[in-house]
Amino acid sequence: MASRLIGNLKGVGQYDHDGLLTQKFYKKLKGRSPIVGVYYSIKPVAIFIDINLIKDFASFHDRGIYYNERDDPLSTHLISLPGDKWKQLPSTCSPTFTSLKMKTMFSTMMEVEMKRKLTKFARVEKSLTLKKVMSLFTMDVIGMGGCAFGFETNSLEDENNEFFRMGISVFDNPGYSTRSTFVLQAFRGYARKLRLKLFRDEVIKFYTDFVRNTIDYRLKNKEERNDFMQILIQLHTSKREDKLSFNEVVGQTFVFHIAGFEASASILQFCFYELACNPDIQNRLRHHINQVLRKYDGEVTYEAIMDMKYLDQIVNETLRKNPPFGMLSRETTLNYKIPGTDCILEKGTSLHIPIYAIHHDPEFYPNPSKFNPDNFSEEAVKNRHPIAFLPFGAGPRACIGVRFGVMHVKLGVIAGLRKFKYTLSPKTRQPIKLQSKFFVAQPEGGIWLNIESVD
Ligand code: HEM
Repeated sequence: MASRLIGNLKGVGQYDHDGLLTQKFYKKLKGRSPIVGVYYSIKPVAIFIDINLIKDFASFHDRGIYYNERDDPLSTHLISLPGDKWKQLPSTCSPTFTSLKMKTMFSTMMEVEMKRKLTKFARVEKSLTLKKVMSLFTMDVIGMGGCAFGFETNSLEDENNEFFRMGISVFDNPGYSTRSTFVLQAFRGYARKLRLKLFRDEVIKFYTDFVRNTIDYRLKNKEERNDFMQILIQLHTSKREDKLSFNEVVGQTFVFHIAGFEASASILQFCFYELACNPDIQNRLRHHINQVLRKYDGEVTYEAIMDMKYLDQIVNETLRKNPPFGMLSRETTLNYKIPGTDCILEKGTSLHIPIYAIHHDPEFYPNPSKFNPDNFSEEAVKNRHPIAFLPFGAGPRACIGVRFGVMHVKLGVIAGLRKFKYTLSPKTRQPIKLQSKFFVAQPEGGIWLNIESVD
């Protein structure tokens, strides 16, 4: 039953993660209706139940996310931008993730740093909360020279550096709860008129200053680097009519920084949790990693990581069982007739794809609450509906950083597992409950593991 004020958002931001909310509708309606209509406040939203509709969903370009370029440049990023502005960006950003570039990015350097940090935990504290260590690690990889911004954050060494502090605060101390963000989205026009910002002033100032200083420095010193920042500077200083405004450069810088570390840190902590709960799988994976690395003289290279098939299965199964995002959002840009019905979704209708629910549907994954890497054997993948695995979205607006993100996570697993063994600490609350106030999946109370060195 929908409430007049918050529609069907009861529980969101209070008890339920958005993935679990959409799962409730999915479970109720599966097999009975291709979609379900719910209310977010007074705004109608359609949740797709029939997985076959998702291929059409690829043609709905916009997400209908709130942004306010004038007052909050951080909100004006690739994820929120609609239509033509969006079309200009992905192809220009993609050179950041070529295979050649990734080969140079994944050095043993990061692995060594991570090992040093974990050794301290294994020797002194004997247990650790994973989220922080993984966030420090992923922050360093995304900032690394030649990758996105061309600076080294050294977060693993210095947890107080400003990039780490600001980046993490976006998630730990968001401007709005999940539920308020949904309501803001429902009333975008009014919110813009009221000049509401999505992010806190301190965070906006930090990223705006960083971009201004970087652009000024590079232009003044005629310094050109082979990184994502350089691509944005070129788009900003070009003579093209559709060149990026300064605020749009700030928005893209922000989203690459944020998207690059929080989702990866979430996957890593769930991966180590699953490995701690399944010691046989943990041992098998460690053995596999060491066996492959022996072929590459112990060097953690791009090619060595690509050769680790069992690691690939483990990462995919982690993404299946614990997707960082519980659902995808789109908005119809034209009237859309639902195939096989008389139902028309009017232009401007919000749509959600329930990723979490699909990943936990026994039709696609038998015994879905079991961590089972065999779900990603070649055979199992071949026999499954191709759209039943959506951690990076689908269609033209799927994640632009997917290859980088996956490599990033694999590097973290290798660094964390080669020389260390994990068991579950009693401090981890069981069963895992996802925090309701965050979009990116985070377990309540964090995940605590005991760590010891292995020879
Ligand atoms: C490793 C973990 C990651 C996960 C699970 C993830 C997941 C997602 C998902 C679910 C979407 C929405 C896709 C859709 O609506 O169909 C998305 C979009 C996006 N992601 Fe990621 N992502 C990850 C890493 C990254 C990284 C490392 C970057 C960049 C450095 C990145 C940049 C983006 C951008 C810019 C978009 C918007 C694309 C567009 O609208 O055209 N992501 N991501």
